Amino acid sequence: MAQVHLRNVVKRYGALDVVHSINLSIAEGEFVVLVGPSGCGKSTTLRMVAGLEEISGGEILIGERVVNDLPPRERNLAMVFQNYALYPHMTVRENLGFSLKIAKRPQAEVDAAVAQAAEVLALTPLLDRKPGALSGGQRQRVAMGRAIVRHPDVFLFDEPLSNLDAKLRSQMRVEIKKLHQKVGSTVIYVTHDQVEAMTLADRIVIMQDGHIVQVGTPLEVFENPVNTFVATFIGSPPMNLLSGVVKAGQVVLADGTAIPLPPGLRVTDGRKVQLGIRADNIMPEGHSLPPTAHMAQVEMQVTLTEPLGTETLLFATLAGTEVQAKMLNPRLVAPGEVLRFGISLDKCHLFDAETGVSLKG
Ligand SMILES: Nc1ncnc2c1ncn2[C@@H]1O[C@H](COP(=O)(O)OP(=O)(O)OP(=O)(O)O)[C@@H](O)[C@H]1O
Repeated sequence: MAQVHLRNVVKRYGALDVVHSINLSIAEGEFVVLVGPSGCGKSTTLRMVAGLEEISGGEILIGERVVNDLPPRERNLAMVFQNYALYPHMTVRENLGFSLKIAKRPQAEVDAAVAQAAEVLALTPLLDRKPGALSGGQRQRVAMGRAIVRHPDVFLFDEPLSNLDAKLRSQMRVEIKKLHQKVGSTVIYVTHDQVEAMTLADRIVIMQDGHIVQVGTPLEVFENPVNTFVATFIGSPPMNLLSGVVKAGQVVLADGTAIPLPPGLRVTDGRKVQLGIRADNIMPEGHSLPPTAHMAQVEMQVTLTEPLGTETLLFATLAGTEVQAKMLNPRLVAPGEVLRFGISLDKCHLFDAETGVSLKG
């Protein structure tokens, strides 16, 4: 286990900065997920930690050591990629033990490490099979096993689940979480999938255009997004954003609908804002959670429903903007029906319309 520190780390390709002086400290044993849309620089950041990309500026420390100039094999890391890169002609046992064998470790040590990794990952019955005779999830477990046997200081995962189908992905998420609980290593995990980030991370690092936009626990970034990018990226469905102008303690929308400001916020009249409401906080009256202290009511026409079993997503229109609301006690709602919705103002967010920055401060 080791801490990892990134200090003013820059990556430049020619004149193009793709990672802009980022700073991040990861504690020993922490599971940190780098998440963001395609091209935001998360893989490049991970590859710089791994030593697979040179850094253009700044410092990377693993434990106490500055590793800027160390080759990957001297960093004591293990990396798991989305294409598992198993050796097809070797058995699972040989795949698992390969790196130790190359390092000329005694056979007894290799056998013990392989047996232990196989046990942790439930691979023992498959040790004599070759990768061609394994399912996608089993191959992924072998790839993780290869990383474990080396007892690395830090595990690096680069979108390890993106080749798996949805069901397997959610199973493997649980496996990875259990694995982390068992071995307790420091993990840096890259994904573009916010659900993966939310479910796995001790802390999430949200990246956009080569910058770190927010770092926090899953709940912190969900409950207190610093801007509209994070607000709409984290959480499903994305947070609804309604454009309006502040007037006398209310947000006045394009069609004149006035919704009181979230409690505790003081914003000067005339300021252009976006009111952020998650689907969970705008529900048809009589079909929702008990009301919170500060409620507002709006009427909306439902355009589409999406029944999800225990809840139903309702698509409706408010002041010309599509809004997604939730109904917890499903009943049949016909498209075109006009319903009265309650909004939990305590749970709403407010952002500056131009910068997108949260005004909750
Ligand atoms: N060798 C390269 N030369 C020039 N630009 C590059 C090179 N490698 C990556 N980039 C650019 O750097 C940026 C960051 O790429 P990176 O792969 O880190 O993004 P990412 O967030 O991991 O995206 P994805 O999820 O699509 O892999 C992108 O704009 C990409 O086009």
